[in-house]
Amino acid sequence: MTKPGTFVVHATDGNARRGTLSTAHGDIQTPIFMPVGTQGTVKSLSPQDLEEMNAQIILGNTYHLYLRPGDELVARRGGLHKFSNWNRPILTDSGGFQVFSLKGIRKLSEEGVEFRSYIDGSKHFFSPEKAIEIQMNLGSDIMMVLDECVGYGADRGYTEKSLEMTTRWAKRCRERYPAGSGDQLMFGIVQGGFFKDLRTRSAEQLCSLPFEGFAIGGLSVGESIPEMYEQVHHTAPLLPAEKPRYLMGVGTPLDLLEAVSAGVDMLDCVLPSRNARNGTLFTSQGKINIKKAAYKEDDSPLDPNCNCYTCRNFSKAYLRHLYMSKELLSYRLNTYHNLYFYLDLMQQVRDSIENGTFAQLKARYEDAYAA
Ligand SMILES: NCc1cc(CSc2ccccc2)c2nc(N)[nH]c(=O)c2c1
Ligand SMILES: [Zn+2]
Repeated sequence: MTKPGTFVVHATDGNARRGTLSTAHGDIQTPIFMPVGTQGTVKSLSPQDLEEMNAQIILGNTYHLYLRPGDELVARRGGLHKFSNWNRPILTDSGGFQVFSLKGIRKLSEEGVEFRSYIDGSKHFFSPEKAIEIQMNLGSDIMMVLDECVGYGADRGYTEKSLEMTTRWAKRCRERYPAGSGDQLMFGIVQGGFFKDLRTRSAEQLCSLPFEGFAIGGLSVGESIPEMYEQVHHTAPLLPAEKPRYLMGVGTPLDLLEAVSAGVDMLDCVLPSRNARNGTLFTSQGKINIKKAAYKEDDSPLDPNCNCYTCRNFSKAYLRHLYMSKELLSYRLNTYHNLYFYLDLMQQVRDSIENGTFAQLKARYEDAYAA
């Protein structure tokens, strides 16, 4: 088995990279989309479903798993892989973002973040060290440092102070689990809001630390698409070319393609599974909403170019009926298709970088998804 943390770039096409990241639970082919499995499960799908659609890695959530069922309970069951019977790589977020994005009282200090549980209102505290200890208990292959994701519209002064603290927290996280002390990897997270010089400073400070990879945080927080793209194109090239680059919480199919064109290797987003819940489905011809009356007697598959279980076995008419009837199967079949679409898109991206046709692939989807 290749040493966990090894990242090899096999081919490039412009700034897009085709790579392989080795982890203790197997290799990850990049660029890659990572389904979000907040509570140790990608909602409505089984590990078998995910393996069938070639999901190489899934995301878990420190905040949620710490509160329920508890990271120590999971550790006593052999860690999150054994507990959830997912034997491929897992990446976990540090929990800071969830504390800030979920409602409820929380207090931020140099020491860490105090918050109340969304389950029973009990008080809790995450220091950078605690956030890493939880991820060590979960046994995730890639741990994220504790960071502050400042909200959209934060002023320069606040953003500057926040990124300095995020860097100090990153150092504490790395010291809690030093590089090479085990098979778990650790990624730093670049912040700096929408100030290019602060993004540059955050990247410089973090990249001097021995992380196995680097994430771009603090985007997709309410800004316009052009603003997000501008910060991605500014920040990605600042990160070490020989390490994986992860853009957190982004985005639509076009966002994935734009980020890859900027040199990003890894992405995650709740969109495919969240949209499945409201009937918004991604297809090779653009987005469709299955609840539209037009599909009431449409016997055609969701996407004639999709080879997934949903598209091979059910008509739009039936999928619309399930959605209108609020059947559980609706959520499952819609999620299956949306995630399959995202994963298949990234397989096409990997192939296109290998044969130098990434720009053409990107243009094709931009036409299909134009407004
Ligand atoms: N708005 C995008 C976003 C999303 C996430 C969550 S990504 C995620 C979610 C669930 C499981 C694993 C990773 C973030 N996480 C951190 N730590 N910092 C950010 O700036 C940030 C920004
Ligand atoms: Zn499909």
